[in-house]
Amino acid sequence: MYIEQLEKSMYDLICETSTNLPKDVRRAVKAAREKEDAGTRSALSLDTIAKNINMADDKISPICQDTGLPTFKIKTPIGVNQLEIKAAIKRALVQATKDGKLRPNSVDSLTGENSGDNLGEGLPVMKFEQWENDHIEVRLILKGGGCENKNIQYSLPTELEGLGRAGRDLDGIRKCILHSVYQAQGQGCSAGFIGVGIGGDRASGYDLAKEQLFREVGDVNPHPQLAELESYILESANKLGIGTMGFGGEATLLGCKIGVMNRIPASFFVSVAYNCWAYRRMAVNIDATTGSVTSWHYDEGEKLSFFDQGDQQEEAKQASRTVELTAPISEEQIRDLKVGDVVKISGRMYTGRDAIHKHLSENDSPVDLNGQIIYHCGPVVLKNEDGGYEIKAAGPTTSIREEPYQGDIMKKFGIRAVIGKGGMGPKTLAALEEHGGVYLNAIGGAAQYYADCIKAVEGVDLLQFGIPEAMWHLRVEDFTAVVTMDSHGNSLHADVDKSSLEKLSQFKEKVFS
Ligand SMILES: O=C(O)C[C@H](O)C(=O)O
Ligand code: SF4
Repeated sequence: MYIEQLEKSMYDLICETSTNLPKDVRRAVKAAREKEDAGTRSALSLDTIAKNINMADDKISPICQDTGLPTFKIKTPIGVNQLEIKAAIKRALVQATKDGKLRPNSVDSLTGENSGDNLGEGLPVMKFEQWENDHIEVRLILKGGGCENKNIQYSLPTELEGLGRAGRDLDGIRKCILHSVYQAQGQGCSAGFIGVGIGGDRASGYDLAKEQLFREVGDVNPHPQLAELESYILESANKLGIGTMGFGGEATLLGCKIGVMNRIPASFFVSVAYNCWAYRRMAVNIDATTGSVTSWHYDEGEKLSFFDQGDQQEEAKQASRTVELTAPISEEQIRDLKVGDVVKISGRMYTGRDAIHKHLSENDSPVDLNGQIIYHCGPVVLKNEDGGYEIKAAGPTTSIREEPYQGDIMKKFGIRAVIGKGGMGPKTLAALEEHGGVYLNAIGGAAQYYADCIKAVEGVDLLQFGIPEAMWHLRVEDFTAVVTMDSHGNSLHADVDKSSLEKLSQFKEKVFS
């Protein structure tokens, strides 16, 4: 009985974490919305994010399609069998994956094979500690790959672009943390949260940084100097003008939590763990004799839902030109698009991410891509009883990973538009100009919002790469994205990067001594 109940409790914890954004994070997202002027691109993105949070909750479906690398931190009374807990967690993960609450996210690092059930060498991460209490505490964080890729570790002293020398002192630490927010731009789905670890070695420093992500967004650091640094960073980082999804704006950072540990004399690390707005972490207390949940953490205060987003969205839409597109798209249609235009797509698009881009660079395409749209997306997909497929979550993935391939592939196959998030670099921008292509930015993490626009799965190729990496043929209706790189050499991402670097340099002078 204990074992079955424990497995159910773990299943509930996983589903809740993946589908229901914690109350403290909802409050932070609401505060961000209040900062942005209605009608701006950042306000529009936050409206979509708010809508997505509601949809995930209502449908009990993943907030973001990237359900991350599941990391469990477990505290047990002395004498509790930890092996039983491990086994229960694994069974619950397999079930949650089958039910579409998690994307199959465990990939063999050498062969690229997806295990399909979220298990595999080293996964999930489970860390145990004993304590004197008589209940079990299980904490879970589902941290996605895009924000994980924006983590950064500094070794002091160092030189930082925009900020100059960062020495081995509190002021050097301050500079590193500000720089970490600048370098993330919108790619980790800003507005984000950071956990910082000062000291330790490379491994324990990152561990400490990630541990900070379990703190309540609204708590105050008991260490007065760190409390001061946390509020300084929160205020200053929001002056960088990066904004939601890197579109420019007032809300860039929603939380900063800093921990400290000792170091050894030769090393001085500042480790920063960046978490997207889809900040999915939850925890439960469990009765050690029955295995049932006795309480949920992060439960303080009101649970906000975002019912009023409709009006703001209308205002935002009116502020930009909206263009409707259906593939195949002509070069003329593409040349007409400019940065800032809103595009509404109906008809066919194809998903393609890391494995597809590598494959297309070396092979023919399984479908005719002339005039077509590629969506950088690794969806959560379930197979129906009739053998068809159903998309359960489908937001964009970080596009910059495809930078080495994108331009060549667009030219080779005649692709006219790519949809992703976070923008792409100079090589792609040059190819867009030369060939007549456009980059469309969708809202990262808004997996339910976009899944709703996908009306049918009309085919799939290269499924051997695993569900997230396959080429899905999608029929969409009113799929909305913003032109952030056009065929005239304009890139909103390059502009925001440049202006935020200028703004970063206002923080060059010493603040803490
Ligand atoms: O893997 C994904 O679907 C998205 C990823 O989390 C990303 O932010 O790029
Ligand atoms: S797509 Fe964005 S919201 Fe989703 S896990 Fe990646 S960084 Fe987070």
